[in-house]
Amino acid sequence: MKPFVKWFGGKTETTEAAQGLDSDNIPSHVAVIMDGNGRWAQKRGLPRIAGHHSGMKNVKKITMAANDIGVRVLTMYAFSTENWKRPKEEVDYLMKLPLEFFPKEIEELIANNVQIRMTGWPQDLPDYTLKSIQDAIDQTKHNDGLILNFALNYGSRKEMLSGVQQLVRDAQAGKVKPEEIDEAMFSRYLLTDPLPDPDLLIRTSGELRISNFMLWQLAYSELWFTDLCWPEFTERHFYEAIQEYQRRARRYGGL
Ligand SMILES: Cc1cc(N2CCCCCC2)n2ncc(-c3ccc(F)cc3)c2n1
Repeated sequence: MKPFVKWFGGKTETTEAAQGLDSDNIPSHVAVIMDGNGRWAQKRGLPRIAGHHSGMKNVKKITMAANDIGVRVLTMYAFSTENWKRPKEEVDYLMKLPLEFFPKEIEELIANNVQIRMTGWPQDLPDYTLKSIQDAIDQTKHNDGLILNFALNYGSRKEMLSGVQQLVRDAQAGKVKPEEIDEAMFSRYLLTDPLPDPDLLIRTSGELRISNFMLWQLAYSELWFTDLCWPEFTERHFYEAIQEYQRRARRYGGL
């Protein structure tokens, strides 16, 4: 057990929670289903989009908290393939969030050597959304620190089906023999390639579902749920999830 000694500024709660962590067992890839934004707003008599805006402001905070303890990949589920069914005005608002996020946050992300990545189908996104994201990817592509991976217009079953379709095309073209197909090869046909599978999934707002998110990749991941809505989820809560992950590793580490 190698406790963290780095001082996280004046945030004593955060510092205490981070210092309880074992720096030798930090999850390499943490995935987050950032749920409960609309509910957070409605509980306060605010419009749903106020919850999305508050949720967006929380993304950078948790990214920095993850970066501070050495997480290598942080995947944030921002928009699913099913979210297109939401009211048009809500979808329009959500599609503009990247345009608000980057001007505010890109400087600090670059200063912290963060690399931006997107997992999902870009072709369905509005041009302005895609340009905003592509600009951020281009500006950070030489960074080799934490990978901030936005799952945007992403759905796992669609991802797996499109991987199978490509694999069949490659087999029909003689590029792949059926008997060669194994888990490693199939993983290379998924949108998340070459990222490692998540070690830990965090889901906020009390929902206990996976919701068509990284179904293949989460096969062996620790799942951690909280009733907190995403906008209420702080750095201390993040470190508490990491502490629970480490406690489970210690407990199941033995036979
Ligand atoms: C669609 C959507 C929704 C969105 N929410 C805020 C977070 C809670 C989840 C729902 C709403 N956030 N938050 C950040 C982004 C984003 C996405 C890509 C990118 F490159 C930069 C920022 C975002 N995108």
